[in-house]
Amino acid sequence: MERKIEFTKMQGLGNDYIYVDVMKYPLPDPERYAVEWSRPHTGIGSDGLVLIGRSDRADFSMRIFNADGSEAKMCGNASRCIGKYLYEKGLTGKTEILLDTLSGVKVLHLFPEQGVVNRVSVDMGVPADIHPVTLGDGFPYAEGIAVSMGNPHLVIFVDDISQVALQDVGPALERHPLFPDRVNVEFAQVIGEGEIRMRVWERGSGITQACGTGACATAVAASFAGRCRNESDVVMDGGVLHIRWTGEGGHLFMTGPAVKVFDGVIEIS
Ligand SMILES: N[C@@H](CCC[C@H](N)C(=O)O)C(=O)O
Repeated sequence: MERKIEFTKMQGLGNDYIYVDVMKYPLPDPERYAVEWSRPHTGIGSDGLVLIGRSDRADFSMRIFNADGSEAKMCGNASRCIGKYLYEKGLTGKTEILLDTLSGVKVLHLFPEQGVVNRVSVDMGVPADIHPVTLGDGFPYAEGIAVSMGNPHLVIFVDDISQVALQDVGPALERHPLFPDRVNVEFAQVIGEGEIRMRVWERGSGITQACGTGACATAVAASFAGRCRNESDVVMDGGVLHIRWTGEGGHLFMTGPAVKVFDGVIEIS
């Protein structure tokens, strides 16, 4: 039997996902739909699929699936878009929303103007597992810094980011043996005090225009390596996120835009 599913496509700095309210439209087998719907020519086209649901410990919940169907524990750009979605669709009137994720409950701070939310700040929790890594033979870069933002990141600082062949090096680094669950890879160049240029190869989705947790990990790695202080603008292909970290063992706040692309309906059988 065919069923119609309403969805909304949203993007945060060009990192685009398909959002489904599973309180209204339960979606069995989301891994399969993440793959099918993310395809650019035969699907809707996106970096993945995001499910918005109920939670017994927060206001709402988020599940995030990459374009290859793998499930991640956290997504920075999607968390901001969910804030906009919930508020503008009238699912909440709150401007501080608790969002349950596989990496814990995050707090979204919305800044509505005349009923529209264009900007959201998220308390991303406490960055963890920050340590330098040696990449070893067979990799064109000698070292990086690992950071967990709930999901795993490998940040590699370079002198000239325009020289990084992301498409070529991304796939091998994503599957580096140091990261058995694979890893999101960020290349970063500090371009001034508090300003970092970053490009990302996302685990499960490949090159994306921006990665929220990746921007957070980059800012943390820059601070850890003494390259920046604790507050930075991370400039990605799709735009800029402002990151403020309260320091080692402390919370990190990510602020940036959330944009609706369109609403749609898709049939599943
Ligand atoms: N784009 C996201 C992160 C999505 C999940 C990631 N690819 C993973 O597998 O961990 C963000 O904005 O944080």
